[in-house]
Amino acid sequence: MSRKIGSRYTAHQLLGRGSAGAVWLGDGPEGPVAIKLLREDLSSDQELVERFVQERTALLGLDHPRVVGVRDLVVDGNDLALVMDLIRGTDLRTRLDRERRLAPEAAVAIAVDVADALAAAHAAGVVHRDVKPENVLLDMQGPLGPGGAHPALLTDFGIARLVDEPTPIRAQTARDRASSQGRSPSPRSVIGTPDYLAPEIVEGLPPRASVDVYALATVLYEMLAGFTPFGGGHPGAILRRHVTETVAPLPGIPDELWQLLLQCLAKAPASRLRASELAARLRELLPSLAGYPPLDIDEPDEQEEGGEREGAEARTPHRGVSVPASGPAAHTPPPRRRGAVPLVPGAVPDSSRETHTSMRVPSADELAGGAHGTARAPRVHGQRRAGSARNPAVAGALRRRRLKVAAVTLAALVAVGLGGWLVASGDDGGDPPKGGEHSASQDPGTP
Ligand SMILES: Nc1ncnc2c1ncn2[C@@H]1O[C@H](COP(=O)(O)OP(=O)(O)OP(=O)(O)O)[C@@H](O)[C@H]1O
Repeated sequence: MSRKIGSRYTAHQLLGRGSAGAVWLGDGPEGPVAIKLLREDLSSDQELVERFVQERTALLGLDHPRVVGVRDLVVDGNDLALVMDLIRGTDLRTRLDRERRLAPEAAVAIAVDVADALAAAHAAGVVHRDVKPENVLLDMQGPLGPGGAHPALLTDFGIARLVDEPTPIRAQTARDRASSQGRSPSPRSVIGTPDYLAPEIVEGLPPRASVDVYALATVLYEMLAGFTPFGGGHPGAILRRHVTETVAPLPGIPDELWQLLLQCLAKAPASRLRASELAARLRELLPSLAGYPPLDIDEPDEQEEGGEREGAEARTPHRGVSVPASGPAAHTPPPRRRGAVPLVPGAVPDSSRETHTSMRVPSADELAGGAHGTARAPRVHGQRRAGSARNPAVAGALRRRRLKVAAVTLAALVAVGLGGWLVASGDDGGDPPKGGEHSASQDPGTP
């Protein structure tokens, strides 16, 4: 069953869901389109509506082959819909869930496309702020590029805002508010997805174009490695790692590519390349990556929060051991859940991909889990690390040192405004969102 959206568009079939609503295959006067329909229960939220409108506004000046074009914005009764170019294909998250790791040539080809899109957005004064695999669409009808990669397009500028625009209330830091009101810091909200958030955002600085470059470098790392450099565990722990940990090297990665990644994952925004520079440097690298196989590495051990492992040490990837393609050893672990902060204050995300969660103050245990971490040499599968906390002789000393570091780090983080991580709704319990309560029907009659 189809449903009219405004006077010009019709929604036919659900394509996917995000935190703000669902995307539908539809058509309009000029042919097939993708229609992003805001969830009805949220359309009365003034801030969300503004953000939704901003998605289109931010893209008005953006006409680039690597940016998903926004064609129209429909406001009709309770319906608020964004009409976009229809991309026939899939998103990068789905491809990574399926293939886990891409060959360097294909990964870099995708990153070049996204870097081109970002360069265009940044030139137009727009910072995306939510670069992640879910927001990279792969056009399966487009011509195959290097490494057999389909053209990649960047979408979902829903939280983009103009560079140097005054910080909106929801993004104000505790420090901002405290200094303006003479009070001690209180919790603040953050917009974005923890795995891809640049350290300066965690520290409460206004997001500039360099946050997108950091996020894209994180996506490129993930395409190569099969996991993000600082992901895993509680969202608060992920945020802490962005600020305090050094990215662990990827065994077998071509050196020039690694140097580029390192530069774009630099903690200092000014040290990163610009998107246009990154696109050019990656493009230069492409010919040398032809025929290079996907990296043969295993995901680092999941960090045991407050447990026996040291932060980045526990997250150091190691070379995989070859296993037969069948039998129990060939079991592929389920994709790791990635926490995302709902884009909408008070929203109960309905993503069927479980990409949303809430954020709260990192506990002392979480901070003790590696706040001082630095990357260590990669280890061969099964090899025990020198000084590993598995060695009981050093475990006690490590625990004591972690507690001391935790106390110092907690004080430092509070001082820079990381004193509170709450969802915009103010939930501090860290309870998983109850997605079912507001989930949209697959029938476009009630999207
Ligand atoms: N222009 C488009 N053409 C085709 N499919 C699209 C288009 N835009 C989005 N989709 C599909 O709809 C899904 C949901 O998109 P949406 O932007 O709402 O959510 P998300 O990016 O996955 O999550 P969130 O917005 O919460 O960060 C996408 O993953 C993609 O599969």
